[in-house]
Amino acid sequence: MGGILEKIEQIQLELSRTQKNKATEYHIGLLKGKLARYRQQLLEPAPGSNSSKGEGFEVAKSGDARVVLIGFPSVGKSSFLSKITKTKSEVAQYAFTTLTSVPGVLEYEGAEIQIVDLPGIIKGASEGKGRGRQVVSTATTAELIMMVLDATKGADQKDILTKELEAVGIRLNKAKPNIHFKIRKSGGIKFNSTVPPKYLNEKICYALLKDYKIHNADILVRDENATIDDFIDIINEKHITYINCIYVYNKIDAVSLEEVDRLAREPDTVVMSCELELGIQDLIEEIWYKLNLIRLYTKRKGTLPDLNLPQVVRKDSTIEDVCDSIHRDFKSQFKYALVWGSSAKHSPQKCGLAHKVHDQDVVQIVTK
Ligand SMILES: Nc1nc2c(ncn2[C@@H]2O[C@H](COP(=O)(O)OP(=O)(O)OP(=O)(O)O)[C@@H](O)[C@H]2O)c(=O)[nH]1
Ligand SMILES: [K+]
Ligand SMILES: [Mg+2]
Repeated sequence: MGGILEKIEQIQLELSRTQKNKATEYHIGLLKGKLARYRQQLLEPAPGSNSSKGEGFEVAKSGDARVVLIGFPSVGKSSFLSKITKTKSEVAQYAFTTLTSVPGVLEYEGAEIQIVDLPGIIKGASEGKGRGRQVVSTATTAELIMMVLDATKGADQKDILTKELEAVGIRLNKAKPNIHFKIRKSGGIKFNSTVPPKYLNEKICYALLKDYKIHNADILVRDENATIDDFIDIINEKHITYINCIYVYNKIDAVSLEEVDRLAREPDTVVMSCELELGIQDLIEEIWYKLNLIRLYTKRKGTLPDLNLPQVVRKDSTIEDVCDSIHRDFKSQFKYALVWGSSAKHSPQKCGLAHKVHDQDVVQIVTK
């Protein structure tokens, strides 16, 4: 492992020394490609060991979605978990109070959201300092990351944590790049684009793929703003996870109002004080919103739906998805669905499997 860490360090040094301009773009792109390849090796379990990612921090997933708390030591992660769930995670003034993952359940209007408190991480965590890498890797299992920041501390916290997450393949608040890429057995590299990309070209893609020992592939760039980094992510697709993130500044009780106002204006950001119980309800609403989930109320013929027991599905789900979430072969018995609510043209509307449901719709599924 030492060898890889050295190589990573060398590349990072070279990257930091190389001025960014049109002339060095190609060279920088290749260095980044190499870096991605080494980092991936670092995350793979050592040969012979049967350890997997995040070992020691695995907790069974439960409920409708998982949110993980990532942050430096003593920013208030455990304070937050203890405040919003019935689980008590130890809170103390000293760093590294929490030494393992602690799951709790947040109930939100009938939905159950698992919140996982984790040990604090520090700069370099992703490169295997202590158990830091395992902690950071645990974040890949989340539907939403809550990055907990300390309002009294410097502006570089967010950047350092983002880099640690990026190093394990996590991309925050970003959609998968719109680049079609398929490895072939023969035919060479075919590079095409719908609109000429501004930051990518045939030459750099060839060179990157050569370094990955890929000689036959189709590339179709569908986004003119796609970058070299985006293309590297697409080559490494299996190791990249796109996850939504909420940035949360805690301890706003300890800074000026002007500062609170400034922090609250940063994108995707919520401010709070666990100590004074400020902003917590807003944050819970934001967590729900960012999870992109909706609640449906299912009912049987002649009965009223149980409004305390919603069925939680992803936004943009169809009746087919709803059937699948009830039972694996439920679809085979499906005749039609009756839907009441904002997705229905009239109440109830008789719908097929392709109908898209909305939040708070009532659904009755009629079987054969
Ligand atoms: N002023 C202030 N202090 C807070 C707030 N929330 C938590 N703290 C204090 O910050 C300290 C650390 O809180 P923890 O909840 O243990 O922090 P943590 O992020 O879980 O820490 P580790 O597990 O060590 O990584 C404790 O002394 C808390 O009382 C807050 O909103 N304002
Ligand atoms: K602490
Ligand atoms: Mg803690």
